[in-house]
Amino acid sequence: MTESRVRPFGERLVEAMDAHGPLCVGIDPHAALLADWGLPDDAAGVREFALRVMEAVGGRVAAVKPQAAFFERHGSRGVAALEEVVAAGRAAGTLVVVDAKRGDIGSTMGAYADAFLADGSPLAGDALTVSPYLGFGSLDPAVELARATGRGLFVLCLTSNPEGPEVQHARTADGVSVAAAVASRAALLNTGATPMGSVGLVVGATVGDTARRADVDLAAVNGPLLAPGVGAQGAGPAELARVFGGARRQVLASSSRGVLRAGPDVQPLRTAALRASAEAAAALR
Ligand SMILES: O=c1ccn([C@@H]2O[C@H](COP(=O)(O)O)[C@@H](O)[C@H]2O)c(=O)[nH]1
Repeated sequence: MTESRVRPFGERLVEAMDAHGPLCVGIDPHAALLADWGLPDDAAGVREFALRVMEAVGGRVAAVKPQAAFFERHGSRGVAALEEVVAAGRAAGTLVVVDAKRGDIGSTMGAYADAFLADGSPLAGDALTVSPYLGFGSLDPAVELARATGRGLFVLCLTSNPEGPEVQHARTADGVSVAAAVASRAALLNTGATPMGSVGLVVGATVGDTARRADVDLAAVNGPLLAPGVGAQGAGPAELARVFGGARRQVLASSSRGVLRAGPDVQPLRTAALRASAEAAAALR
């Protein structure tokens, strides 16, 4: 396999968090937010919304996370807007985590990997969210291509929604929780990486003490922990500190609506993002 010439995602993320704080701003152009911003609920509205967020936060936060669903719901022109967001992140030097939560049988996963992780693909940001619930091994094509191109993965582990535990806390035949098994597989892929590996987990900031109850050793993952749920879903600095404890230096806190509701103007958006970033930094110090 050809190894990447760019530095691995884990290394680049640590550098970005050191420079800007541990915040990822979610770009989720909900229909309701488009209306609040005075924009049409179509591909042009989504594009204007997303590029305005990029203008506000590009070069000022560690990462942005466009939620693919809000672009895809507008068809090919919406997907073209997502491509522009990826390009804008690259131009601003801001890491882009494409939140598409892909997961499929291995042969199809290879095609998703080509779309979101291959050099030259217009949808390839710096990292991709993926679902391990067809079996962790089904993600192998994405793991291999991400490694070869210096990109990262965030594997769903303990999600922020209340329905997550019915799957993630279930016990495998070996008696370990599904979430703990996912975390162990990620840890294996990050063995020996410094300052941390490029295979991260998604662990909601809303999950309370469920990491402990599901026996998930977050610090042992030696990779980044993407923590959605900050802001609109109710988590704040206290929850970040409580959920992540000894793994807090690995955390990239993520807030979408909590920041986006400050729009439509660039300056209030920027102020909201910088405030959220400073709060996350204080909680995770
Ligand atoms: O466990 C998860 C995984 C992903 N998400 C995504 O993050 C944002 C959250 O948006 P807010 O407006 O900050 O609530 C959204 O795109 C989700 O799909 C998550 O919330 N939980």
